[in-house]
Amino acid sequence: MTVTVPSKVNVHLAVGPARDDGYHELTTVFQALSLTDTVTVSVAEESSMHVAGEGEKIVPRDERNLAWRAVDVLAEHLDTTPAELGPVRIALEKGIPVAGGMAGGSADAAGALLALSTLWKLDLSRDELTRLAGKLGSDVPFSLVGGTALGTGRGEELLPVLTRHTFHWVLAFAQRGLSTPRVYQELDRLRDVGDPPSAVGDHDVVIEALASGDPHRLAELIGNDLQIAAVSLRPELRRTLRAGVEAGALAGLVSGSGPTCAFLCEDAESAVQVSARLSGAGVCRTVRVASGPVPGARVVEPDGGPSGGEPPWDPRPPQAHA
Ligand SMILES: C[C@](O)(CO)[C@H](O)COP(=O)(O)OP(=O)(O)OC[C@H]1O[C@@H](n2ccc(N)nc2=O)[C@H](O)[C@@H]1O
Ligand SMILES: Nc1ncnc2c1ncn2[C@@H]1O[C@H](COP(=O)(O)OP(=O)(O)OP(=O)(O)O)[C@@H](O)[C@H]1O
Repeated sequence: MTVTVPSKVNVHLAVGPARDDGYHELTTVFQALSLTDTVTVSVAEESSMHVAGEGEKIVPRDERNLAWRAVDVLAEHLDTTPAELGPVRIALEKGIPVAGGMAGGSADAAGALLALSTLWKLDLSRDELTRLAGKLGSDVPFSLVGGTALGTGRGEELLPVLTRHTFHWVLAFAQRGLSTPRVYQELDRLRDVGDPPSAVGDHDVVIEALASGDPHRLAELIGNDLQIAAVSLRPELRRTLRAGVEAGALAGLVSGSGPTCAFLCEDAESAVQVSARLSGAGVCRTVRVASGPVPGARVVEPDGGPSGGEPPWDPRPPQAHA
C-alpha cells in the first residue's frame, strides 16, 4: 500500500505566547506543495523501516521515526499492541528535506497513518484519522488534509481555505537542518530581549490574496514570525533570502521553523528561471520547484498513479473545526 504525502509551507505564521504545555499558540496559513514523500507499507515476516532519498543517512529507522510512531498511535486507538497488529515493512521515499521546516517527518507520520489504516482495513473516519494525527505532531493533521488551511491551537486545529489558483514556489534546501524546538526557544529568547512580539500582519488579508490568485498581492503579505529566530541561528539564511529575490522571485521567507527558504514566483516559467539562477548562486545545498495547493495524503496505485475510485479516505479537509 503506497501513500504520497505533500510538504507544506506556512505562507503566514503568527506565533503567540508560550502555553503552559510548552507549545505556542499559533495562527498560520498552511499551503501543501507538490514536493512529496511516499510511504509504502506491507505485511512482513518481521517489522522493518527503510529510508531512501532526502536525509537517508540521518533519518532514524527505529521507534524515533515518526512513521513508526504511527503504528503505536493506531495500536493505542484500537486498544491493542503493535505486536498484535503484526509485523509491517515501512519504506519511505523522501523528497522533503529533513528538519527543513516543510513537515518532512510529519508527512511520513500522516502517510503511515493512512497507509496502515488502509492496509489493515480499519475503516477510520477522516475526523478520527485527523485526531490521531494530532497526537503525532502539530503539523501532522495538515499533512493529512492538505490543500490550504488556517491552522490554530498548536497548528493542529484546521479550517479549510478554498483557493482555486495554483501558486509557484522555488525551495532552497540548506546544508543541514534546524531543530524545531530550538527555533521556538530562540524566538522566546529574542522576545525576552525586546524583539517585536509579532512581525506578521493579519491572516484575513493573506486568505483574500490566496483566493484572488494574484501572486503579486500574496507576495506583499507572506510572513513568518519564526524567521527572525531561524536567521538568528543561521545568519547565512539572510544571503539565501536576498539571492532568491535577486534571482527574480516576488518574495521569499523561511518555511516554518526553517532552514528551507521558500520563494513565491510569478508563474511556472518564472519559477524555473529563478531555480536555475538560485542553484548557481552558491547560497544553498540544492533547489526544487514546487506548486500548491495540492491534496493531502493520498493512496496511490501500485503503478504510482492516483487511485481510480474515491480514496478509502477522502483527502478533502475535514469540516471546519469549532
Ligand atoms: C513550525 C511549524 O512547522 C509550523 O507549522 C510547526 O509549529 C511545528 O510542528 P511540528 O514539527 O509538528 O511540532 P511538534 O512535533 O508538535 O512539536 C515539536 C516542538 O516544537 C515546539 N512547538 C511546536 C508547535 C507549536 N505550536 N509550538 C511549539 O512551541 C515545541 O517545543 C514542541 O515540543
Ligand atoms: N520520517 C522522518 N522523516 C524525517 N525526519 C524524521 C522522521 N522521523 C523522525 N525524524 C526526526 O525528526 C526530526 C525533525 O524532522 P522533520 O523533517 O519532521 O522536521 P521539519 O520538516 O522541520 O518538521 P516541521 O516542519 O514539522 O517542524 C529530524 O531531525 C529527524 O531526526
